[in-house]
Amino acid sequence: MSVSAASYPDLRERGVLVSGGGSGIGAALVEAFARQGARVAFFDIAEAASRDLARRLATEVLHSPRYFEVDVRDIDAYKAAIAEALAVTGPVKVLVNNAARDDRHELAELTPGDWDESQAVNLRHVFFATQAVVPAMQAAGGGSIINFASIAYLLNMGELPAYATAKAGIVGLTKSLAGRLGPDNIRVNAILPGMVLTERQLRLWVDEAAIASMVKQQCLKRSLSPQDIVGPCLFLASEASASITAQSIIVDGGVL
Ligand SMILES: NC(=O)c1ccc[n+]([C@@H]2O[C@H](COP(=O)([O-])OP(=O)(O)OC[C@H]3O[C@@H](n4cnc5c(N)ncnc54)[C@H](O)[C@@H]3O)[C@@H](O)[C@H]2O)c1
Repeated sequence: MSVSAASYPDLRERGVLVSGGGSGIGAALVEAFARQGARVAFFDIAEAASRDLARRLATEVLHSPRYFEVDVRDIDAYKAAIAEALAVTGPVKVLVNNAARDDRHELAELTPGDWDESQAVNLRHVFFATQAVVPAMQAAGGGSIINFASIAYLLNMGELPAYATAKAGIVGLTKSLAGRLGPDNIRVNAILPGMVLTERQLRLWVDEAAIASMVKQQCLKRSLSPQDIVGPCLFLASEASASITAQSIIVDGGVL
């Protein structure tokens, strides 16, 4: 099933930053914002996929998305890349904190190093990217920050203790930042996707039986694709949601 995304004229020419924009949901977001006429910069370690995406879109959109190769676990490097991106996109009013890695861990085998690594790839960068972007949003008169959490932390998924903790943390962080940044007209919301069939999910974790089991739990009897996340994210980025902040929006086809 194809999912159409609404058109938001206020996103045209808007500076938009997306972490993890090289593949999966992030790539769908980069493309969708670019097709709205936004000036998009995205950050990823997946160089080949990211360069392919930027190249493919270059001839099709008003402003070619700009790719910055950076590991979001390296906060200094990430902040430097954000500063560079701000210089090329102009005033930034949208930040999408999407990069993550949903590694599985056995309870008995998870080390302190694994734990810290999971928080670094799934949670820590969300705060520091926000810290780096807020002055630009203040100067621009406001903005919208969209943090990617997950329904995983609400589902008793025993194989994901570190990832689930990070994703629960994103919901708390979203509330805290929304309170702190509301007076600056900066909105902060979270999206909690359900099972979305990205290339990585299909390659590593999800088979026909898992898809059937999830669809059975959903109200909507079809699986979700990255396109299902695009509409809610564009809505939260645009002024159409001008009074919505501090919220966590579940996009899971009706599991929870
Ligand atoms: N797909 C799902 O079913 C699902 C479900 C719930 C939540 N989510 C969340 O949605 C978001 C997008 O998920 P997805 O399924 O598209 O993931 P994905 O793995 O398909 O894509 C994630 C992107 O982030 C990049 N990335 C990973 N580590 C990085 C790092 N250290 N530095 C820079 N970039 C890095 C990857 O290269 C990749 O391009 C994530 O926050 C994820 O936790 C996804």
